This record gives sequence, C-alpha cells and structure tokens, in this order.
Amino acid sequence: MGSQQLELVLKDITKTFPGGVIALQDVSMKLKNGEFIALLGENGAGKSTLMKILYGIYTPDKGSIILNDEELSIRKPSDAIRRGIIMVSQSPQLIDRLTVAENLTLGLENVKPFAGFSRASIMIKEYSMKVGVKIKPDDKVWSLTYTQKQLVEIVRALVLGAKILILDEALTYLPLEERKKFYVFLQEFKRKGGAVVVITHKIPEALEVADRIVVLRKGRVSGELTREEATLEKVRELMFAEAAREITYERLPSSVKGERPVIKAEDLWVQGDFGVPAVKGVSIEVKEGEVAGIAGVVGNGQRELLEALIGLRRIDKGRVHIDGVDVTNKGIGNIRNMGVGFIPDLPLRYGVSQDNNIIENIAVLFHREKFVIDWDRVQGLTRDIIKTFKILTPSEFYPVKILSGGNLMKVVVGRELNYSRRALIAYNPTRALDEITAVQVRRIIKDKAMNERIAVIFASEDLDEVYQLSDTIYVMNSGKIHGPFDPETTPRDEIERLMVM
Ligand SMILES: Nc1ncnc2c1ncn2[C@@H]1O[C@H](COP(=O)(O)OP(=O)(O)OP(=O)(O)O)[C@@H](O)[C@H]1O
Repeated sequence: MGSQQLELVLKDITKTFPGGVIALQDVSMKLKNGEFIALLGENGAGKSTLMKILYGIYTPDKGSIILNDEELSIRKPSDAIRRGIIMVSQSPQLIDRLTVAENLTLGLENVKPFAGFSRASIMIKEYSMKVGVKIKPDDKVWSLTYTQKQLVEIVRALVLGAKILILDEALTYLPLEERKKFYVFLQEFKRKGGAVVVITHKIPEALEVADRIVVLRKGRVSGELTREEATLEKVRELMFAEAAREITYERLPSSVKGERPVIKAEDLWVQGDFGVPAVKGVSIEVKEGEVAGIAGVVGNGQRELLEALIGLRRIDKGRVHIDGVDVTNKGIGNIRNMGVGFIPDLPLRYGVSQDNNIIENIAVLFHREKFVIDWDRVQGLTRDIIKTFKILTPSEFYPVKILSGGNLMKVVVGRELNYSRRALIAYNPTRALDEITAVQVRRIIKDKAMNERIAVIFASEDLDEVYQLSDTIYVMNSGKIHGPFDPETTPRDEIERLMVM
C-alpha cells in the first residue's frame, strides 16, 4: 500500500430513486491516501447513498468516479473491491455457521485456499491483538460478540486488499473504549497509505479523528472543513442550518413520580445468548410518570434485562409485574397487550418488516387492539408520525427498506411511542438518529411520562442521553444493577466509575 499515490474523485454525482427522491445532486468529493474523512449529515442527507455508489451497490444517474485520472466503471461491489475500495456497514455480513478464517477467505480470488487460509489466520491474530479484541481463526462466527464480528469485517476488508476503507456507522455501536482502539488502528492504516471515510452521527468523535469533514445536506455538499477549521458549532450549522440551535444536552425537567409501580422486577436471573447468566439478581421498580435510565458499557446485561421485561427472553428466576399483574414468562404478546411499547436492539432488523410499507409497519401493532384494523385511523396516525419526525419518503405506501437508516428508526420510534399507553421499554432509543431528532425523541419520551403518566425504562451507552432524560439513573455492570441514583445530585464520574469497575 505504502508508496503508491492514490487520488479518488467523485465528480458531480446525481442519484434519483424511483418515487422521485433526489438523494444526491451534483455531489463532488476528493479523497487521497493518508487521509481520514468524516462524512456527516442529518438523517436522509445522502451519505450512505454516496458511499454505496462508490462501492458499486447503486449506479449514479450522472457523474463519474475517477481514480488517479482514470475513470472507473463500478457497477457492482466486486468492481470496487478489485480497486481496493471496500465498505463495512453497521450490520455484519458474515456467514454465521462458518469459522472466522473461512469467512475471511471467502471472495479471495486467485489465491490457493491454503495460502489464503494461513494469511487470514495470521492477520486475524495480529489485528485482534492490536485492537485488544480476542478472536481465534477457528471460532465460529455465530459465537462472536458484535464487536468481534465488526473486527472480522474490517480484517476481511484488509485481507481483500483495502486501500480505501469506508465505514458506514460500522463503529457506532461498539463500546466507547473499543471504538477508541479501532480509531487508533485506523490512524495506523491511514499512515501506512490507506484512506478512510467514516459515516457517523457522533460528531464530537468525528472532530477528533478526521483530517477533513465533508457535510451533506439534502443531497448536496453543504461544506467542507479541515481539522483545523472544524468546530462543533460550524459542523452543526452545516448539517442543520438554523435548526442547529435546537441541539441541547441540558437536563429535561424531572417529572413527578406517581406512587404506583408500573414495572416491577424482583431478583431477576436471565441467561445471555450463549447460556451464561447475563442478568444476575436484578431488582428494579419504575413508577407512573418516571423515566429510569440504565447507564452501562454495551454487553453488561442491559439488553437481556430489557428483553426479559418485555417477555422476549426466558426468566430463570425472579418475577416481573406490570401494573401489578405477574407477567413472568408470559410472552411478549401478552405484555405488549398491556400497552407496553418496545424499542429493541437492532431495530432496523427486528423492529420492522423490510418488505412492507410504512403504513403496514405501523398497523402491526393495531392487530393487538382489535381483530379488524381501522385503516383510516392507521393512515392518519402514519401521516402524523411521518410529519412529526420529518420522515423522508415519497408517501406512506413505500416499503420501509428504501428509507435511510435514521428514517427507518424514526418509523420504529414513532410507532412505539404512540403505542406506549402504560410503559415504554427501550434499548438505545435514539440510535441512528441525527442530533436534532435525538433531542426531539427524548423530549417526546419525557412529555409522555409527565403528561400521560407512562413508566419508561431505557438503556443507553450514551451518558449524556442518560443524564438528559432520566429521573432516576441505574448502572448495569457484569449483570448486576447499581442504584437508584438521582441525576441532580450524582456526579458523572461516580456513574462512570460504577460502569467500569
Ligand atoms: N433504494 C432506495 N430507494 C428509494 N429511495 C432511497 C433508496 N435508498 C435511499 N433512498 C432515499 O435517499 C435518501 C438518502 O438516503 P441515505 O440512506 O443516503 O441517507 P443517509 O444520509 O445515509 O441517512 P441516515 O443518517 O438516516 O442513515 C433518503 O431520502 C432515502 O429514503
């Protein structure tokens, strides 16, 4: 990789999708080796579309891709990979029943199987040491954590000869400490002559790691800033124009808790995906009107706890009551019927049916209320959700799979907030959302708690979010829960200490 000079130019790229959505209009962008670019923009700005064009998933209506003065014809990902352009997304694309080494060698052309195998094994050992994430070449992919899978994805890109590495929210959901190690590793890749493009909604992080920031707004480049020029304010201004003023991390007013517990868990024991205890004796009570936030590093049992509360995961020991009714192991359908909304982990995979349209994805919940769906009502509600959350879509009749990641998340969040008559259980309620929408969602959650008296329990790795939204804070670490803590009086470093001790 080292000495070879590389200059990639995306020139005047335009892309319109069926239904008339102009995703990109005359977008130009340059990239050199040794450069780290952050590609930023609000939900639906066109970031993924631009990178999918570079990676051959979409073809542009107009415009060209030029590598070292040669115009490339990239019609499919293999064309891009042959040129060293490789994209990694937030959802691992690995084959679960194969081993790490087998996954790494898939797609290697003109390499003898054994040579490919030993090269892949050496590389995975080397990089897992560098990033501090333990993986062995003969581990089956199904047994890996999300972080391990993302490392395999990145190493696969390197095995395939990546010179330009595109990470579309690929690091966003890793724990902060691991994200930092990945960034160090990407800086090294860059120093050795690679180029990196990162798409993220974590703007302060982008400012720390990128040499240059390119901002898209409504399908056009709204500005570019070098590392020296870039400030949080300037970037937000380019992303959201005057609406940037709405971004705030100030604490939302505390709501007055009622007396009655809506969600009550006593001494819960729950297993993780691989049969080891993930939740160890957790007791928690959330009252009417209360928002309880669980802080913690990913993988400390938060997901399993929330899944057990909603009835998705078996409870080995302990009891859950909703509104005084024992719902232990009663199943998600029964618990949902009590008016409990749920925002799952990986909402884009588990929260929607990709081939159905927006209105059908909203209607699913109405099955729970009546045998016959009142379509006029569902249509009215769908239109309200589209309007409230500014979901970018030609109409409510388009399949959700055409939406951008953030807009898809808005469908899930809008539907669940609407459905929550008694309680909301949410895992990372603002993931994939841009900063403005995230603030809006937190405000709506708080309003519902204050005015409609629902009980909310959510987990988030983002401590700013936990502090902004919670009336009560808990910390989960190694399957155990600490708290309750009052956010008004508990210093952040106390919470951070409990998260990592
Ligand atoms: N296959 C498709 N068919 C129709 N429209 C699409 C398709 N893919 C993307 N779009 C539309 O193009 C626009 C840009 O989407 P894109 O995914 O590039 O946004 P983004 O900036 O990556 O957003 P996010 O931050 O939400 O992920 C959106 O309005 C989206 O609905």
